Amino acid sequence: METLENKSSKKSSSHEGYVLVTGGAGYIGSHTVLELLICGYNVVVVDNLSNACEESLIRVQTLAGRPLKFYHANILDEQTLIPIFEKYNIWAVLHFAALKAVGESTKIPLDYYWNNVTGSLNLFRVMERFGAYNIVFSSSATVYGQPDIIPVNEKCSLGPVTNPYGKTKLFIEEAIRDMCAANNKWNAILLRYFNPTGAHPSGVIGENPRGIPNNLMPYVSQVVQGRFPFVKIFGGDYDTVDGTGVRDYIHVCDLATGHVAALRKLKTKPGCVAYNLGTGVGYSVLEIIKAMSRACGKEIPYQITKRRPGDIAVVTADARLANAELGWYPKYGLDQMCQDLWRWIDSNPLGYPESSNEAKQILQQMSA
Ligand SMILES: NC(=O)c1ccc[n+]([C@@H]2O[C@H](COP(=O)([O-])OP(=O)(O)OC[C@H]3O[C@@H](n4cnc5c(N)ncnc54)[C@H](O)[C@@H]3O)[C@@H](O)[C@H]2O)c1
Ligand SMILES: O=c1ccn([C@@H]2O[C@H](COP(=O)(O)OP(=O)(O)O[C@H]3O[C@H](CO)[C@@H](O)[C@H](O)[C@H]3O)[C@@H](O)[C@H]2O)c(=O)[nH]1
Repeated sequence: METLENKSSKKSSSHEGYVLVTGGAGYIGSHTVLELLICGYNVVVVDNLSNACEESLIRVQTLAGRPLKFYHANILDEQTLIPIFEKYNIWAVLHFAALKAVGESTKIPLDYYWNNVTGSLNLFRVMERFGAYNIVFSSSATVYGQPDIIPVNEKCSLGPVTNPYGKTKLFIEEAIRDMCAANNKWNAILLRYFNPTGAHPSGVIGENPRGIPNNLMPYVSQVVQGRFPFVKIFGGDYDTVDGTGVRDYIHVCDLATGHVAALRKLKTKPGCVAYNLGTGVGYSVLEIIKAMSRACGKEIPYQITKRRPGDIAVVTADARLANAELGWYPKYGLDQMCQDLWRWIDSNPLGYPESSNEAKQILQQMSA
């Protein structure tokens, strides 16, 4: 089989230096790495594969037709990060690596604080040591807590956040703001994602299912696949279009282009700036179920149950700042999000396969 190293001669980089992507084998990271490769960036991925597998990166390489570098490493381990910074001229870091399950974070908060906060601080210290002062951080709409204004904008007050996962996002944002205030060499873009969904239109990469999903779209997908009998709708008595909760769903490929736009912005040395990445359009749970049903051509059973503690009626983004300052506009609508999600799960019903020996060999070449 032709490896990507062989294919690499066909397309080359148009950018100096490397972008380090932590958590780049994961859902949003892998889509972003693909976009970076397509845009000509040189990419080094660090991922401990705690919630991902190598196969996503192998597929990303194939789709891009360009190689990436991969290190199976933990951001908590300074001694592993240092040689990577020594070897590559890293000018910016896209920092996705984190544990991300809200419910789980309430059960094992220490693991969440350790992995997400300590891991980030460790990474930032290594970045500082090597003069790599540009970072794009994967933040979340969760930092707004219960927003006072909808659609929520970046000037809205932050917190209070009620779960440990969300607090890690807020704490890391605060650490980055303090670092930038203390040293103007630092430039940071905090991207607050709203509700990421969908998959690459090829159906070749997507979100790898693990355990029982907490989030709506992965749960709906598993109902379509017959793993659960029906969708439990958490609350039918909100003050919304049909009584069910409304959120701002955004295609993962639009998030990916948002990161490339953020990298471009970093070149202008903006200091520390936060941007919402959302479409500004909200859809209810029932609208989501109907759209997914249209995409897969199947009825999706549901039952309305009681509200989930901590949920609010409506969360949508005011993303005009990202539109104006990053020149970023999402291009995918709800139907395309559902069609792409369905294409991915229909062609990969069990997610990514276990890595074959051949895949492991390709991976070894990636870190050579
Ligand atoms: N998916 C969402 O709904 C959502 C919403 C808002 C923000 N975010 C944030 O976006 C980022 C990416 O989310 P995702 O959905 O792609 O999650 P994901 O779990 O698919 O990706 C995270 C990746 O980080 C890796 N990782 C975790 N801890 C690590 C460590 N200590 N060292 C190295 N690698 C490590 C995991 O193996 C995984 O590949 C996360 O920071 C998440 O908190 C996600
Ligand atoms: O089985 C389910 C799951 C969800 N919902 C509803 O669907 C909507 C969306 O829920 P979910 O997919 O869990 O997203 P959010 O509650 O908006 O939270 C996600 O999106 C936020 C914004 O990015 C992040 O901060 C959170 O960490 C992440 O879990 C809400 O109205 C839920 O009540 C259901 O009715 N049934």
